[in-house]
This record gives sequence, C-alpha cells and structure tokens, in this order.
Amino acid sequence: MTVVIHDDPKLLAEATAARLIVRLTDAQAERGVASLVLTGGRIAAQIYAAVLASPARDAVDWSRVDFWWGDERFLPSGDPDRNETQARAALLDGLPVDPARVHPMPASDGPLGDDAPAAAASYARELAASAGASGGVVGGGAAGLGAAGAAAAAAGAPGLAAAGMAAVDAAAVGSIEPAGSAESGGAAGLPRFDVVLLGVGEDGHVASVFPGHPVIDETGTTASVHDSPKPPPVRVTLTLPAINTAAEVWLIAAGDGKADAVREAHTATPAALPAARVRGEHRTLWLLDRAAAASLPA
Ligand SMILES: O=C(O)[C@H](O)[C@@H](O)[C@H](O)[C@H](O)COP(=O)(O)O
Repeated sequence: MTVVIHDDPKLLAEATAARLIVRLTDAQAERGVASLVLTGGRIAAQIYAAVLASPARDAVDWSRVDFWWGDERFLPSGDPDRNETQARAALLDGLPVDPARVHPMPASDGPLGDDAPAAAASYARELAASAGASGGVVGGGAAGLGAAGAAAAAAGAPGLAAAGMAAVDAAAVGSIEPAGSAESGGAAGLPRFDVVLLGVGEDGHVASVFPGHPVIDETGTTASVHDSPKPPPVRVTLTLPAINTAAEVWLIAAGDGKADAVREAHTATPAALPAARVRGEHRTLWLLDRAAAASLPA
C-alpha cells in the first residue's frame, strides 16, 4: 500500500488525472485495451475534469477503454445525482469513447423498472458476460453467491445457496439484496479491472459499501442497498470482493472531513471500515490532500 499526499484538492485531482492517463496508456501498451471503474462524488468530478483538460489525454485510445461503475445512485436515467450523469458530463462526453464499452449501472426507470435487486443482478450478468469475452477474472461456486448463500452452502442448505438470497441479517443495520441469483446462475464473473477509482466517504465508505451495513459482508459481485446512510437511499454497488479483484485500487479523499476516516482506515485493527478492506491485486494507492491526511500517524 502506498500513500501519496498532495498539497490541495486541485493538485490531487490533477496528479490523479495524470496518473490515470499513464496507467491506462500502459495497460493499452500491454493488452491493447484498458478497463476503468469509475466512482462518484466531488473529488471524482474534479479528477474527470482534469483528465479532460490534460494535454496528455490523447495518449490514451479512449475507444479501447471499458468503463464500469463502482456504484450508482438508483435514480432515473439522466438524473443529475446519478454517478453516470456526472461522469458523462465531466468526462465521457468529451472523449471519443466507444459507446459499447461504456457500462453504466441500470437506472430506476429502465427496462427492469424500479427493482434495485434486479438491477444489481443485471449488472452482475453484464460483468460476467464481459469476463467471458475478455478472459478476465471468473469466480464460481460459493464465490458467486451472497454471503448468506455461501454460508448456507457450507451448512448444507443447497436450496438457499442456489438462490443466493435470504438469511442476511437485515436487522443488523440495514438491508441488502445480494445479486447472485438462480437467474444469473449463482456464478460470479468479472472482467479484469486495471484501475478501480474509489472516493472515500466521511464515514469510511467506498462505492456504496457502508460501515456497519450488511452489504460489507456480501460476497457476490454486485448488491443493491436499500437504506444507504448517504442519500439517495437506494443504490447498486460492486461488493468488496469484486473491487478486490482489480489490479489497482485507488482510494481518493480530499478535505478535513475525511481525516478521521483516513486515520481509522490506516490504524484500526481489525480493519472495520470498508475503505480499510479494499486492496488491489498489484497495488493499493491512497491519494490524499493534506487536509485528509492531517490525522495520519507520521
Ligand atoms: O455514489 C456515491 O456517493 C459515491 O460513489 C461515493 O462512494 C463517493 O465516492 C464518496 O462518498 C466520496 O464522495 P466525495 O468525494 O463527494 O466526498
């Protein structure tokens, strides 16, 4: 794990944009294509704007980048609060992307209707289809089930395990609907992710995985969240195990409101915060401004 501290949010955004352009360029030199998981939030918007403004941006062949989302606010298509809307306006609309390689999470007014679990399951299928196409990371068996389904499998309850649902203790803090379902075959598949971008919340959440919420223990690839402490309440998210298949995970935080979460993520044992529980296969980068890093031990 590496921690990089920049003087202020502007420099953090510009340096992260430069780093991202180089990483995607390198991925394309190695494999011909690159894959990026986008995040939402304020610092993400600044990074996207900095990518667009960078003179080096055309080093990347944007038509050969797959764009995925780490989480989405489950709102109608085009809603300004959707992470997709933000990313399109700040980044994608200004780049020569291949629309077929842009994979937004479903909207609440799409063909699946206002059914967040179905949206999460649908995104899991889209990921799995891409995994098949790209020969990416493919999980199977219990790994494709919800935590409850995996536990049930271990306990010899195949019916429940096959459905990959129920039995998550929704009474704990909130509720989730794991997306591993009989319909998606219960097998998880993920494409290779070169970089997963993650904004870090004041409470230490990443994507829509919130501390103390049962979604933190979900072991499928995607899940829906129905009572998010950060508005809006209904969301779709990649799970921690899905994020942790990425080659590189970049956690990004700016401002003194993030200082406590950043400190706790680096010091608390056992690691409880979602931000403390993500790891890239090859690299985990914390990209901070001075204010967010202010409470880190020297
Ligand atoms: O949908 C969301 O709300 C985001 O994906 C969320 O995980 C965000 O990245 C963090 O909350 C940080 O957001 P800020 O940079 O705005 O603090």
